[in-house]
Amino acid sequence: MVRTAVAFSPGHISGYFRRVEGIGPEETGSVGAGVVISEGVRSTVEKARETSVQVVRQGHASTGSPPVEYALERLGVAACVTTECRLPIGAGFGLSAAALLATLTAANRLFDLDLSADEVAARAHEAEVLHRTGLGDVAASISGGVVCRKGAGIHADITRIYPEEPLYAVSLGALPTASVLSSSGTMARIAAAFPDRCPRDLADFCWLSRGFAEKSRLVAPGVRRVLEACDAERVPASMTMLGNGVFATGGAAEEVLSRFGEVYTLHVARRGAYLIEVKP
Ligand SMILES: Nc1ncnc2c1ncn2[C@@H]1O[C@H](COP(=O)(O)OP(=O)(O)OP(=O)(O)O)[C@@H](O)[C@H]1O
Ligand SMILES: CC(C)(CO)[C@@H](O)C(=O)[O-]
Repeated sequence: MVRTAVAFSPGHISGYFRRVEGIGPEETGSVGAGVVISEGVRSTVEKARETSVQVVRQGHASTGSPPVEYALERLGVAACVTTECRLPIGAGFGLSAAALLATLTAANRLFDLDLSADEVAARAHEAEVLHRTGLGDVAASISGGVVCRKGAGIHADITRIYPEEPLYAVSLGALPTASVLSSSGTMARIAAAFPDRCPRDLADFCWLSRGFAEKSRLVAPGVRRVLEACDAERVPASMTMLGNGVFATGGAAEEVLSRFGEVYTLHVARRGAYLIEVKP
């Protein structure tokens, strides 16, 4: 039987952020706040002659993941990787970071690399920043909670709170992260819109995020319609960064979001990426 290692990483919904430009990838990233969510990416890794990545979602598979392939090459290993997720890709659920953390956590054990959890995270963060697929998602997803990142990178000062109530989300489609992160005009508006305070609870997180989404003018017409429906029912809500989607909390949130598509009920994750098993 072929030896495989399986690991999971939670995803992350970013509510507001500001890019921080460092000298190298280690100090580059973002400050801001988000929620590490119970849904994420499960990655199965097997030794191979050449690296290949299969990305499976809802029974459909696609091939290739530039950040994951890059990170494995930097580790000096070749593997056959299968990632599985339930949430849509490119929709602001931090799945590129989750795919990196889950794959590297599994590869670390499979190839007996003896990297610490910090070293695994550092390599995931480097791949994410270099590919412009995210800035603060890896730092968030190394542990759980509603996260407030006060510095860039995985060693930054990060505070976490653990509310019990669920967060609901709906996706209207993808918004490739790199396209937004590469626009200097958008990044300047984002910097000016940044709310300089951490959230107190989930409703406060939605409220701070909404102010940021409006001021940064990132809200697209489809997202605007969902937010207006939430406003009409006094449901705290904002836009998933960076995706064409909305997250919301509170009693009526699930019903309002269900008018616009499949609603994902998400819980605040209690922990970050972890190894599930090594077989045989
Ligand atoms: N589940 C996954 N498995 C493997 N690679 C992934 C996965 N999700 C994303 N990626 C890689 O990251 C690239 C960019 O993803 P992108 O950053 O747009 O998506 P995301 O991380 O799901 O969303 P966001 O960063 O907006 O939250 C994809 O083209 C793919 O190469
Ligand atoms: C840039 C970003 C919004 C993309 O998901 C996220 O990585 C963040 O908050 O830094």
